[in-house]
Amino acid sequence: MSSKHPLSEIGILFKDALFKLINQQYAHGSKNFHFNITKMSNPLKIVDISQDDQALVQKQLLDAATTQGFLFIEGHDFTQQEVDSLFELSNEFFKLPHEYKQKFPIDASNHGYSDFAGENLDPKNQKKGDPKEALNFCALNFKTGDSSKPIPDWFTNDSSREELLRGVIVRLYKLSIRILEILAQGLEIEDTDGLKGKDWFSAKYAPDKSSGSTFRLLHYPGQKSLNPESVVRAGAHTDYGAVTLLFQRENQAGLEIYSPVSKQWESVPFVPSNDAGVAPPIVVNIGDLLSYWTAGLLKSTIHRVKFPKEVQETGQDRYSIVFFSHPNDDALLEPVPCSVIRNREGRGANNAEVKITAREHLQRRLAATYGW
Ligand SMILES: O=C(O)CCC(=O)C(=O)O
Ligand SMILES: [Fe+2]
Repeated sequence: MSSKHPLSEIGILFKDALFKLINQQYAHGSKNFHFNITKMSNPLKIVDISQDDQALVQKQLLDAATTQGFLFIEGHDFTQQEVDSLFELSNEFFKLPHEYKQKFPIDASNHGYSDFAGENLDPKNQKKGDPKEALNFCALNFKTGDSSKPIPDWFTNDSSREELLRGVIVRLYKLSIRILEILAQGLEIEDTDGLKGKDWFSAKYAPDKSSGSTFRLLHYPGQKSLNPESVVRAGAHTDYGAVTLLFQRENQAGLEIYSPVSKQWESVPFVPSNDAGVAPPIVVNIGDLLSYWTAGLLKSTIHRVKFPKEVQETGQDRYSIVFFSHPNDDALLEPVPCSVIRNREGRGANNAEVKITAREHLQRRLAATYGW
C-alpha cells in the first residue's frame, strides 16, 4: 500500500469538494446543472495526429490536454472492421452465462470480471454500484499482448479471438506512447542524462515490465423503464493512469465530462469517421497520474456515463472499449524538466519531498473505488 502524502491529500480533498458541489446542484435540481448539456454539438477538439505539420499536432494536443483534458484523435491506424470485430467479441462475451463470467472475479490488482453493481466509481455520493459489467485485462505484456493472469478460456480457446485481442492491446499501448511523445514535445521537455525530452514519459513504459495498464470491455445494459435524468451508469470519477483511450459506438451515447472550461456537464458525442474503412476518432483523456506528474497542468477531467433521453427511449445497451495506459509500476513520478511545469512550484510531482511511484499512485485510487 502507498503511504499518504500531503499533496495528494489536497488533491483528493479538492476533488471531494467538487463532487459535493456537483451533487448538491444535482440534488437541488439546478437547471444549469441538468439542462445546459448541449446534445448534438461536440465540445471536444478532433486532432489528426497524422498531419504533416507535427508542430501543429503537438500544439493542438497540448491545448486540449490543458483545457478540457479530453479530445478525439484521428489519423490512428485502427480500421473500422477491426473495431467492429472487437465490439462483436465484447458483445458475445457479455452474452455468455452469468455463472461462466463469474468464474473470473475481479481481483485486488483490478484484473477480471466486475459484475453488475460491483464497482462504485463515486462511493462518496452513490450508495449502489454502477449498473454495468466489465472485463479487465491487467498484468499485460506489450511485447505479446498477453496477460500473465488467467483470462476466460472463451478467448484463449479460439485463436482468432485471441489474436484480435492481443493485436489490439499491443497497438493501443503503442498509440498511448505516441500520444505521450507528442505531449512531451508540445511541453518542450528538456534532454536529461542521455534521455531525449521527447522520451521523458515513454522511457517509463518498458513493454515487458509490470504496470497498471488495463484493457477493459464494458457493457451497460439499456433500461427503458428508468428515468434518464436520475440514473447514472458509471459514477463521476477521474481515471487513474496517464492517458485513457476509448472506443464507443454510434447510437450508444452517454459519456459526459464535467468540463473544466465551462464548469458544466457536457455530452461527448459519437463522432463518425470521414473514411468508411477507418475507425472513428478515438476519445482520449488525461488521467490523474499524468496530471499529478505535470503539476496539474494537464487536466484529469471528471466524467461519468448517463442515460441520455434518446438512449433511454430506444433502450439501447452501451458497449465501450477502454485502454488505461500507465507507466511501469516502479516509475518514479519526478518533476518534469520543462519551464512551463517547473514554474508550477509546489504542486503535484514538483514537490521535492514527495516522490511516489506509479504503483503507489494507483493503489490508493483503487482502494477508494472498491472499498478495500
Ligand atoms: O464507458 C464509458 O464511456 C466510460 C468508461 C470510463 O470512464 C471508465 O471505465 O473509466
Ligand atoms: Fe473513466
